[in-house]
Amino acid sequence: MSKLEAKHLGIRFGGLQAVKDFNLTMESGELVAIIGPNGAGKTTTFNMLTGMYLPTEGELALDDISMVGKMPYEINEMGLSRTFQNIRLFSSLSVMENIRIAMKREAKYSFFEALFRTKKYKLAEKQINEEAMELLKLFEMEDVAGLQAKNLPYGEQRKLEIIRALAGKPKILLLDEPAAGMNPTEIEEVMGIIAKVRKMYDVSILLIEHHMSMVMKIADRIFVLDFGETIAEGTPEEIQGNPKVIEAYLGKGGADEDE
Ligand SMILES: Nc1ncnc2c1ncn2[C@@H]1O[C@H](COP(=O)(O)OP(=O)(O)OP(=O)(O)O)[C@@H](O)[C@H]1O
Repeated sequence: MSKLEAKHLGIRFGGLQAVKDFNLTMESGELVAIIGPNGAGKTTTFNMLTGMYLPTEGELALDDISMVGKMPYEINEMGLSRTFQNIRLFSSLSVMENIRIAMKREAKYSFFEALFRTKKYKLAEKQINEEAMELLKLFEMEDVAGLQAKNLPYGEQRKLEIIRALAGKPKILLLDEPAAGMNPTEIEEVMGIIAKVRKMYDVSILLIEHHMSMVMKIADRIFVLDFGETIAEGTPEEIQGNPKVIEAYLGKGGADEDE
């Protein structure tokens, strides 16, 4: 069981209040989506949650331990992993190596054990390989394990990003537009994978996504940001009919038409 909590979280860049009074409590196994028009503050919120930006207001805690002021690697060690809007793989390394690097943190052997290739080292390495392969199978990518990441089709690179974030066994997985630039078939596939990941691993997922059909199908709860403010929060059904949300997306006319 893990709990991510943001209370009155906010950040100001000079005169711009990019995120204001963001409040979230996420319990184990939940899938929560953050949506909103361009520039609404979604990625900035992710950046605060992962220690890339220092909030100027509010509190942030994982399992009641404050995350404010911690470095991104410390927050990662606490159990938060993320993917990025723009793919950030080690492009010249193989698919397998990309996953293994993310798993190394978990490796249970010392430098000297690795140097002398002890039995313990070999066993740990075998386990890492098996776990990496298991993840690749889940994503139906076992056939491309040896390919350089840069030679993967775009959709598979996005999938590899998710595998890499999962490889560190996070408590909370943050996905920043996992379906960006994908075709409808790939979007369906990623949706299925996210649902599977959630079932198979004890992980809560926080998702930024522009594809409404996907968000509406898989999210338990949705937060809608507009100009840094949370203008709505609720189940997909509640959000779909919310006039404020329709207005944020379509302008005042759109909201009126639907009222
Ligand atoms: N480092 C920064 N310095 C100054 N302003 C920033 C910085 N990072 C983000 N912003 C501003 O904060 C606001 C929110 O940006 P953010 O990228 O979080 O939006 P978003 O909702 O993720 O948008 P998109 O859907 O286009 O990715 C924008 O006005 C952006 O220009």
